[in-house]
Amino acid sequence: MVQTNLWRTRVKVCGLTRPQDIDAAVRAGADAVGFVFYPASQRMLDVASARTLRQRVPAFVTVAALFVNAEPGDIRAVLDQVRPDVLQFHGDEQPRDCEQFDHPYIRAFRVGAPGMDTPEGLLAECHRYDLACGWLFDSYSAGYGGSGLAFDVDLLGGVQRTANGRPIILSGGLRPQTVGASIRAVRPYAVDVSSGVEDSPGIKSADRIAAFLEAVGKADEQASKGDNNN
Ligand SMILES: O=C(O)c1ccccc1N[C@@H]1O[C@H](COP(=O)(O)O)[C@@H](O)[C@H]1O
Repeated sequence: MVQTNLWRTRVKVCGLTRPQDIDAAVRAGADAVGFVFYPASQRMLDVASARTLRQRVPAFVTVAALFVNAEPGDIRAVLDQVRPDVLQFHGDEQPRDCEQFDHPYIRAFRVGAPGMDTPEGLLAECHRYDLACGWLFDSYSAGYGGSGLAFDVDLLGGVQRTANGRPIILSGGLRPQTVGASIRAVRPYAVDVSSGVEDSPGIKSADRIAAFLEAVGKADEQASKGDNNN
């Protein structure tokens, strides 16, 4: 019997601020879109704008709301008014901070930060968030993310071996030209991109988004061929 591996890497496009960028992401085939609620970010949305943008997102496309050390009341306001499918935490939130909303959440890890600069340290930190519905790996940079910087994926070795089916989301400086190699190296559940598909912070490029999705599709096709030849 011929066995065919038809694995498809999911794609999230984050930091959307304009209706036309949502349309471009959906048209290109994105599985998820992200709204940033971090005041220091150039992609920051207020609740009213996010609520309007959310109405543009069609069924079966997931909406993520991204926070960095936000007040619980502010997160509740977003949950009530924007109705994101999933929360995404990029700050110093502890497990109880992420779990208090009883809502699915993704935990972001800043690979290379003190304590997360070895495979063992990173792995220990990840398993503190065993209730997360996804572990996202971003680079350690001066801010809390969205820097456009990549990290050394070799640090993910232990995580891949013990994730036990938990979705691994690769992020940090991905772009259309590099995402294929990153997928081949890590074989993640999903990739998350922001800077790599922008003309300037918060202003997405429809062409770059389409090129990114195309590159992901090609990488999946190549990976399937490799798997089916083994
Ligand atoms: O997008 C932001 O401004 C942002 C701010 C604070 C934390 C995370 C942020 N974005 C997320 O960072 C990663 C990597 O983004 P990039 O592709 O390197 O720009 C991604 O998950 C964004 O959603």
